[in-house]
Amino acid sequence: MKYISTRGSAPALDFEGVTLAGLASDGGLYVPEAWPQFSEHEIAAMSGLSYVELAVRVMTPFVEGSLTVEELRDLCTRAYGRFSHAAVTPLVQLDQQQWILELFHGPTLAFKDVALQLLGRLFEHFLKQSDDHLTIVGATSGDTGSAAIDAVAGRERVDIFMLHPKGRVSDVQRRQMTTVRAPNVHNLAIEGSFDDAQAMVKRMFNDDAMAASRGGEYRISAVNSINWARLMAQVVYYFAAALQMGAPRRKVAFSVPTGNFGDVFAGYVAAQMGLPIEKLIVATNVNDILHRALATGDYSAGTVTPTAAPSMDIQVSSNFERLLFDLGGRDGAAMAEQMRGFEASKAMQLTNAQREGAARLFASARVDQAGMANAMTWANEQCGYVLDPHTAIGFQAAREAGIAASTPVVTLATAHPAKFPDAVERATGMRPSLPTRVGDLFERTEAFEELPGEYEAVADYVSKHATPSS
Ligand SMILES: Cc1ncc(COP(=O)(O)O)c(C=O)c1O
Ligand SMILES: N[C@@H](CCOP(=O)(O)O)C(=O)O
Repeated sequence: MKYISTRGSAPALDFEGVTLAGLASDGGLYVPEAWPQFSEHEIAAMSGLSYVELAVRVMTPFVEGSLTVEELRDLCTRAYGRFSHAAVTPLVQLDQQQWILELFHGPTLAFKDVALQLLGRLFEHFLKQSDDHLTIVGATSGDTGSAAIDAVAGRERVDIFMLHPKGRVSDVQRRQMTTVRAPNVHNLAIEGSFDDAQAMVKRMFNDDAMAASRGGEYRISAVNSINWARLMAQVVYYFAAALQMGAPRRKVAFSVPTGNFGDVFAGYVAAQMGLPIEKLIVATNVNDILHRALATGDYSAGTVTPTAAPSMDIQVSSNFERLLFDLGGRDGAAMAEQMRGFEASKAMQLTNAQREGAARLFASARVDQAGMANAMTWANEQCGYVLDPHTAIGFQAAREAGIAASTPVVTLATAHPAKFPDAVERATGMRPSLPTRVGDLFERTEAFEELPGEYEAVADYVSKHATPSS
């Protein structure tokens, strides 16, 4: 399997290459040269497989040439062995039509663990072969940070520098990052928003003084969903849920609380591979750039408004570029031009082909604070089920989407409610407690560095603490 950049001028790489590179050297994102396809018969044959065996079946075409099936199986067995539920991503039924796909049974209680437990092991596997050192630079609005730190803390050949927007993540989220004490973990609290942090991360990949790929000292890589391996691992749970709901004979709709467009893009990939998906509902909070883009074609970033669903407080959604590239006929030069325009003005219009292509599979909704609270209250009172604020946004969008009653709608539950106890208590009157495996979080000591929201300060910190590439 070869991967190409959405901006057309970076070299094509194999799976190992894109995993270690993170972002393409032309500033684009890597996508497979062609989508692997499964026939209806092949999808039917996946029914009843364990999560690990399903993961191996779905991901094998993407890793061909870089991992053997046995190596992939071993990595998946170890990654998903750390989940507290035997099904890894269990489904829960809330009413006749509405289902919840619980993605929060990993070590840090958010869907990020599904991909990052695997990615940490992929880094280790590939670095052992090349005997090199990796400098991971990531941005987090709360969940990627803790999941990535858990996945790489204490591992040899890797340093991780995780930027979070100071004061804009929940206390649980912050402590899950800052109480991990390992010499290779560096937490940086940055003035500004997640978008500011993400922009600094992307800039470092193109910094001649930093990135080894451009003559600098450090082999920089990504744990954010700009890294293809993140998305690949997330495709698996769409198959897992749809198979349980009767795929390939029956279509399923998914509602996805969305920020950086990674999780829902994994659903798009599943559909391209042959999984029968009725609709992908893109659910945003009031930071609604994706809803506006899908509803009107206007992709223009405003300022970020802090909300009770902080992980979705994002206005520049990295993975949207992957969708626009695919829908726009995979024209790298045209995509590079479109993104140059967006980077200069923070606004762009989707082309007709991009709008029409998106409308075939995607619907979207913007859910405000009242809608979110309403969903949390309804689920608690009617079903005795506690939703976290992000999942509540997805669930509210699912209920409003007008999907035919005969089609099941699965909302992705992206985080455990105990990560956001204040918001849950406000909506439901009950305060969810942390699962015992993270129970002493508030007794642990925190350590993090506070930096201004300036690229130079971050680059200086990284260059003083990272290990150069060999
Ligand atoms: C709990 C939670 N829900 C939803 C999202 C949005 O997912 P994505 O950025 O893949 O669209 C995030 C962050 O990414 C998150 O942490
Ligand atoms: N919501 C994320 C933001 C980063 O998104 P990613 O999926 O690209 O890593 C977070 O919680 O950090």
